[in-house]
Amino acid sequence: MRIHEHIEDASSLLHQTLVPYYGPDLPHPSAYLIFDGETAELLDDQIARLLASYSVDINHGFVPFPDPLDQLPLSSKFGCWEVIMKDLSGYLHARNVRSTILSRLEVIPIEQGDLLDERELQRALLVLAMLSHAFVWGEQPVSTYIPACLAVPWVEVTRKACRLPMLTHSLMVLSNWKRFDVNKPIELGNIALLNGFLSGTDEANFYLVTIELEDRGGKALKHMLKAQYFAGKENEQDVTNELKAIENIQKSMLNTLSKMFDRVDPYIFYHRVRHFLSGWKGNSSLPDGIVYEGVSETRQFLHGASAAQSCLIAAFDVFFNVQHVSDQTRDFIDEMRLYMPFKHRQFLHMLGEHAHYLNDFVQKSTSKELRQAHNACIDQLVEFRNKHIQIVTVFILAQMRKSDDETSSSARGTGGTVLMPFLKTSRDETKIKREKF
Ligand code: HEM
Repeated sequence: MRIHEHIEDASSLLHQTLVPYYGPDLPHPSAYLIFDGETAELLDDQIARLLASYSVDINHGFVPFPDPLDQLPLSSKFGCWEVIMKDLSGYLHARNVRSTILSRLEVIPIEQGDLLDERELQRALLVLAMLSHAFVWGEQPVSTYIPACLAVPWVEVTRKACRLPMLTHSLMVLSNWKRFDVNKPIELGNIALLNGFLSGTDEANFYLVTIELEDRGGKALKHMLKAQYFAGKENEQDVTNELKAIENIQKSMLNTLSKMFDRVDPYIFYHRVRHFLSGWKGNSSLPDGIVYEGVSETRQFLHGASAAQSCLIAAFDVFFNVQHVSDQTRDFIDEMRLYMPFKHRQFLHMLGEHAHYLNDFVQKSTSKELRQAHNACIDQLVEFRNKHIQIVTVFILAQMRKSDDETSSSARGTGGTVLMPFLKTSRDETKIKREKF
């Protein structure tokens, strides 16, 4: 086991602080207060550079740009992972995924010079996470351990990337698509899923709808920064215009969210898709957590992949100062930040440090138009959460009832929450941000 000696207990990864660190390569949050916004182009250019330093794209938000890598080189030492990935659905259908992984993979040490390219790093994270989740959930009974051939490189790669050894929203959704035509937008009709578990139309569409939503919503980030900037300058008209732009983007996000109903069959989602996203915290199928073999004998507890880990929706909350402070929401929503890419968490922190510019400005403004524009955005965010509650009702609760599954782990989300009280409280915490006239 010498190869593992230098790997510390994976549980130390669970204690990453929520307070971001502004390293020498990242601008301090005050950076954009000194924007010189004399021309719209100059301001956009400065915002684009600021966002890029947090690995956020001005046109695509948290969706990676350039597009994700579709495969690690087969000739590299990691090619063996990709060979299994290529036929993952087949192994899952044949119920031999575990024996395949155990017989074909060895522990591959990750060296300092490995995976220096960001796209390769993200691809390695996705592949190791998917293979591990396939190993755990792909056969019955579920596995209570992840074998060393996956766990050891997985923990090493996640350390390199400052991430948790878990499948997350940012991996399964944001790093898992390709465009048919790279000159056309990232939207349904021009995107395909790189890898699925059991695969098929409904699984692919569940992720692709979310990618379209993330890409559309990502365009709001620059307007958020501009609104804060203009609020700092007490420029009512420009703040109002930015809020109206944000509202329009929110409408298009809602439009995309509704596509879940047309494009994804709730039965297939419930019975064939969500299972693989589950985690090993608050999950009655794995009450004692999981052992990452070769890393630590201590059982680990981690939440599964959930869009609650979306930095985009978190950014809307942070920007409008929506506080998830109740017992039903606080801990889970705070914890979800740990599952986001590190730089994106730092971005949220930066956005939050400036949230008071907009919110104080709106509160003290006497402009009806400004306050209406602000409330229209809050209404959109509430609508988003209402639509999302409808989705959860159809895709989870109704399926649960039909399957007579009420007492099983399905009463909870893949992230482990008790569903309805959590989602409704989150919606109500948004509603109260409406300004009164
Ligand atoms: C079929 C589609 C979807 C289903 C069944 C679904 C289900 C769930 C569930 C069960 C939760 C509770 C947390 C957990 O335990 O995981 C949740 C939370 C959440 N979901 Fe979804 N979700 C869907 C699509 C989306 C999409 C497309 C987004 C947007 C990117 C999204 C954003 C969120 C957010 C932000 C939360 C945290 C609660 C909140 O902020 O109000 N979900 N979702």
